[in-house]
Amino acid sequence: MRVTVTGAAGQIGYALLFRIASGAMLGADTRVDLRLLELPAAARAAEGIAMELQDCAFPTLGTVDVFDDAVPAFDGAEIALLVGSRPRGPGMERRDLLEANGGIFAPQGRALNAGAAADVRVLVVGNPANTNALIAAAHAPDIPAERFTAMTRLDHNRAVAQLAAHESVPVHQVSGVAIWGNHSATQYPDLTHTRVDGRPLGLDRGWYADEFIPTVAKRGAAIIEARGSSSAASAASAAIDHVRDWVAGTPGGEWTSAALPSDGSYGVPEGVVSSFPVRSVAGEWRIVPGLEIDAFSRERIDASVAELVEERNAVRELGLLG
Ligand SMILES: NC(=O)C1=CN([C@@H]2O[C@H](COP(=O)(O)OP(=O)(O)OC[C@H]3O[C@@H](n4cnc5c(N)ncnc54)[C@H](O)[C@@H]3O)[C@@H](O)[C@H]2O)C=CC1
Ligand SMILES: O=C([O-])CC(=O)C(=O)O
Repeated sequence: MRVTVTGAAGQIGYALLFRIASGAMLGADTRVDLRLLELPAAARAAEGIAMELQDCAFPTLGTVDVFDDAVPAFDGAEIALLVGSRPRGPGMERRDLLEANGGIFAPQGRALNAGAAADVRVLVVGNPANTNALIAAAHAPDIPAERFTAMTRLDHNRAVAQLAAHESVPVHQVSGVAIWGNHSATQYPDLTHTRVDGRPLGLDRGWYADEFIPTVAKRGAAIIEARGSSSAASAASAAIDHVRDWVAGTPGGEWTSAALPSDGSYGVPEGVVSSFPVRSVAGEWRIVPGLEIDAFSRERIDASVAELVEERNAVRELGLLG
């Protein structure tokens, strides 16, 4: 399979590429041809990573090519991991950030439209991930919008791990966790449908509202504070999980979380790229239907979706949705 990774020379790229090449994402029987896209200034560093990939002699790795132009980089891509983005700089307003990223994700959407495989799967990791995915999809009219997704799997994995630690159970006993909304501090990590070892969780509402939700929602900032730079290996691992499940299916009828263009489910306006509880069936993400949403959950989902709608309005005003 042909896999294009943007931002290949960045921190997530360095944690991600070796796992893709080793078969962790697409399995031990799938040969992977990697196409690394970087800015011209970082293309040399990407060449160095290509050398290291070769030196691993992974049996699953085919070719590795480095590009500083999106059009050839996405040619024939079956999977596109859009990691490279413009980080917020000093004094930069949210609007400046959206505009700068529009300058990256609009041309990448056009390049995907021009040359990617008809059934390409796109995962946007680079922040603001949900809205970057919306921009890329808007510039790829020939690719169905649902092929554009954004990553909330890291938030999902953080939520599972926090709950498992709180309940003193192994992570594999936790099911039915959901992330709703934006990959931002407004996200809603939902435990109201969660089961532990197959039994409904007796939810401690005080801990849930006062500790669990803020810990998960602010985990990215806590990592930056502790490590001096943002999550990289855990983000790469979540990207591997997202694509693996999308291609191979979510195991055992379980759900996970991913941000997808809304079909209007759960009152999320159609087209907004929002996180939902999802299953992957026959190679496609499907929003888990029919969940009961209590008043507490409703308020939090609505707040995060309102932020996404604001972001959509802002990029529309900037002319970034075409
Ligand atoms: N969705 C999520 O859960 C998470 C998202 N992130 C986001 O992922 C992004 C990448 O993070 P890091 O790897 O730590 O950043 P980084 O700054 O280490 O690397 C980013 C790389 O992207 C490259 N790049 C920038 N513009 C590009 C373009 N137009 N085409 C190709 N490459 C380009 C840069 O040259 C750089 O090498 C950031 O936006 C970060 O906020 C990080 C963690 C979790
Ligand atoms: O907060 C950041 O910049 C990185 C990020 O998205 C996360 O760790 O969830």
